[in-house]
Amino acid sequence: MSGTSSGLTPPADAVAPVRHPDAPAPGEPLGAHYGQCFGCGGEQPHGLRLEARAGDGVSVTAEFTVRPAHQGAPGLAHGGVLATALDETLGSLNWLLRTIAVTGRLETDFVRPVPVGTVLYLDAEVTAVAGRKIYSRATGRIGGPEGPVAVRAEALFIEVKVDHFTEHGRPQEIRAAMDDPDQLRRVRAFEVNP
Ligand SMILES: CCCCCCCCCC(=O)SCCNC(=O)CCNC(=O)[C@H](O)C(C)(C)COP(=O)(O)OP(=O)(O)OC[C@H]1O[C@@H](n2cnc3c(N)ncnc32)[C@H](O)[C@@H]1OP(=O)(O)O
Repeated sequence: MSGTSSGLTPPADAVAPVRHPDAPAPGEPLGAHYGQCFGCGGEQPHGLRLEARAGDGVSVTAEFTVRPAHQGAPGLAHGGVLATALDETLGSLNWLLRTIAVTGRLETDFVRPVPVGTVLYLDAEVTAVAGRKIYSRATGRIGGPEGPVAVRAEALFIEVKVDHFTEHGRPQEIRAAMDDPDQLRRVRAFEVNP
């Protein structure tokens, strides 16, 4: 059983998403937006290290290998970890819009258990945009892009200015990330809406 709450239904004046002309080409890896990110960063020993690639339109694909550190029940992935994988995949869509946005709402269906050792194949797309509100959905499949569906999500991301991170996070790390040549493609997002 699955349903969508009203906060996830685009309003009547919502429009189709527009892929930014400078978005990475389909198939291009997006890389980590921040090395310490629990979802995609390479500097987090127990993080998901999710690897996302640009797709067509405003869509992405991503892969994540479930490791023992990600267990809830013995031998099975924790639901919150799976929600994180969905959230991270959905968050990477914003790079194709060149918009800085954070998750406002994330609604997840857990369809089947995901064993440790599974490679979870995720795909996500933006479905509509209404002002600062970005509507999207994602699916995670077991073992391959055509594998059985394990998780699904719908989300609402809200566009923010870079001040969101400097006011609420650690401004010195934002500045350090912006100076890191390895982060250059990612932090260009901060230039969109300073
Ligand atoms: C470089 C960037 C890196 C991004 C990485 C992504 C990785 C993964 C993504 C994440 O995990 S992000 C971290 C988790 N999310 C957060 O920490 C966000 C915490 N929440 C907030 O900071 C604020 O609530 C938020 C910025 C989302 C909204 O506050 P605002 O004051 O800017 O907006 P406002 O409350 O006025 O809401 C704007 C619109 O969105 C709607 N809205 C906001 N939150 C909502 C919600 N939760 N459900 C439904 N609608 C919501 C709200 O009703 C309103 O609709 P209308 O324009 O039609 O009036």
